[in-house]
Amino acid sequence: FGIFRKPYSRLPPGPRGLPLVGNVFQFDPVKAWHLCEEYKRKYGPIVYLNFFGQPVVVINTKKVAYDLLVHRAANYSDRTRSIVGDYMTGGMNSGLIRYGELQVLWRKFRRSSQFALSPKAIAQYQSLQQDEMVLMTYGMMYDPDHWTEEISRATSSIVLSMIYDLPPIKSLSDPFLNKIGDFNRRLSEVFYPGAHLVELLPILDYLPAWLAKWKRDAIKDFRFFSALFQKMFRVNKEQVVSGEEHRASFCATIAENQEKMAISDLECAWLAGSLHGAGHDTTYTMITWAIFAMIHFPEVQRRAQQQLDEVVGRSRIPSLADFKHLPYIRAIVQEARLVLRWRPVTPLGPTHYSVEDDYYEGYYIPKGTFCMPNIRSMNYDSEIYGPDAGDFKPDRFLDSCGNIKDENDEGHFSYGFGYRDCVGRHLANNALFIAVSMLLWSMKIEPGKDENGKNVLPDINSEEMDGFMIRPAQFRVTLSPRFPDVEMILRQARDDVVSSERYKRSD
Ligand code: HEM
Repeated sequence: FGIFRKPYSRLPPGPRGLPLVGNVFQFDPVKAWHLCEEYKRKYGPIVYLNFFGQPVVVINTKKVAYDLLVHRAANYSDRTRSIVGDYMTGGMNSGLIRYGELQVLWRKFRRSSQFALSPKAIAQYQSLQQDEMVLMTYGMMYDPDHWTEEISRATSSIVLSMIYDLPPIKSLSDPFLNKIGDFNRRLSEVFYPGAHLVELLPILDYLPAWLAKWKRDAIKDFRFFSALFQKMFRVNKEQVVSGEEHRASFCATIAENQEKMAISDLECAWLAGSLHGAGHDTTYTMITWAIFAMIHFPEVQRRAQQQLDEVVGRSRIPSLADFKHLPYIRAIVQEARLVLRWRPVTPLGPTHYSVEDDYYEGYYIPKGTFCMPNIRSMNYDSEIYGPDAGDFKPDRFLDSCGNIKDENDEGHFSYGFGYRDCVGRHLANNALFIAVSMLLWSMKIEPGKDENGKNVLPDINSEEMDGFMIRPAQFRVTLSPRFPDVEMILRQARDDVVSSERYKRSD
C-alpha cells in the first residue's frame, strides 16, 4: 500500500478540501485569480487543488510555467475535454482542440494558423487595421456614449474581414456577427463547472439524441456552423483555385497551402470559423483597459501625446509606419500590451491538460491534471518587474534615451505558454499599437461626468469577469478633440475609408 500511496502523498501543497467534492466550493470562478493570489502567498509557486477528484494545479511563477508548460510542453499541451463542446465543434475549435495521442489534427491546425498569422502574413492586413481604427476613433469622438460598442464593432470587423475578406461590419446587429457571437458565448458557457451534468457523469453520453436535449442542440449547432463556415471558406477558396485575382485573407492563405498542410475543407472551415472567438473579445477587452489606464494616468497620456506631436505632427494621422519612432506608445502598449501586463485579459490563462504522470521538484503531478497558469500573478512578480510591479509604468520598458530596452522581450505572459501560446499575438499587437496611437493622437481621454458636470473616476480596482475575460466594470469617458484640426483630418480619413472599394462592397 505504501507504494501506491507514495505518489499522492507528494502532491504539491494546497488548501485542504472536503471529502469527495475537494476544493470545488472554495473556488469561486468569478474571484478565481484573487483566490489564487492568496494560495500563492500561503503555499508557494505551485498549488494543488481537487475538484470532485479532478486534479488541478495552479502555476504561480514564470519558472514553474516555463519548466512545465514550455520545457515539458509535450506533456502539458492538451486541453480539457468537454463532451458537449466536442459535439458542438466536432473537436475542431482551434483554441480548444485536443493535443491528443497522435496530435494529427492539432498539428495541422497549429501549423496552418501559425503560417497564416505569421508577422509576414499579417503585414497584408495593416491597411485594414488602420482603416478600422479610423472608423472606430471617428465613431467614438462623435458618439462617446457608445464608445465600447465602437471598439467591439471595429475589433470584430478586423477579425472577420481578415479571415474572410469581408467588407466592414457596420453595426453590432450584423446577422453573421450575431450568429457567430452567440455560438462563441454558448461554447464558453459549456466549460463552466456544472453547466452540463454529462461532463460530471460521462455515462449520460450513451443517451440517444432524442432523449438528451443537450446532445440534440449540440449536434444541430455543429451541422449549422459546419455548413455556414464551409460556405464562407469556399467563397475564398474558389477565388484561389480559379486563379481569379483576390485580396489577402486568412482563408485564401490556407486554401493556397491546403495541399501542403493536408487539411480538409471542413477542417479549414472550422479553423477559420473559430478565430473570431479567440481574437475579438481579447482585443476588444484590451483596448477598453487601455482607455481605463489613460483616464487614471493623465501624465502617461500627456507624455504619449507629446511624442505623437513630435513624431507624427498635427497634420496627419499616425500609422504602423510610425512604429519605430514611437517608443513611448510602444511602451504603453507593452505595459498595456498594456493591459497585457498591468491587467491581463485572461488572468488565469486557458488550462493546459497533462497527458502523462509527471514529477516536478519532488512533487507528483498526476496524468490528466488541469494546469492553470496564474498569468496575473506572473505579470505582477516583483522579482521580474521590481517593487513597483503593480503600478502602470511604461518607463519600465525604456532605457535612459527613451528607446525600448529589449526588442525581443514581450514583457508579459499574457499570450500564454509553449505549444498553445497565442498564434494571433502579432495581429493583436499591431491592432493595439494603431488603436492606442490613433486614440491618443486625436483625443483627450478623461473621466466621464455626473449630472453636475463633475468628473467620475472609475475605481482603479474595478473589474468584472465575462467568461474567461476580465474587464473593467462599465464606466463613462469624456472624449474631446485634442486640437482644432483633429475633426477635419479625422473626417477626411474617414471619408477616404468610406469611399474605398472594400467599404463600398457592403452597400
Ligand atoms: C490582445 C489580444 C489577445 C490576447 C491577450 C490573447 C491571449 C491568448 C491566450 C492567453 C491564449 C492561450 C495560451 C495558452 O493556452 O497558453 C491564446 C490562444 C489563442 N489565441 Fe490569442 N489572444 C489575443 C488575440 C488573438 C487574436 C487577434 C487571434 C486571432 C485572430 C488569437 C488567436 C488565438 C488562437 C487560435 C489561440 C489558440 C492557440 C492554441 O491553442 O494552439 N488571439 N490567446
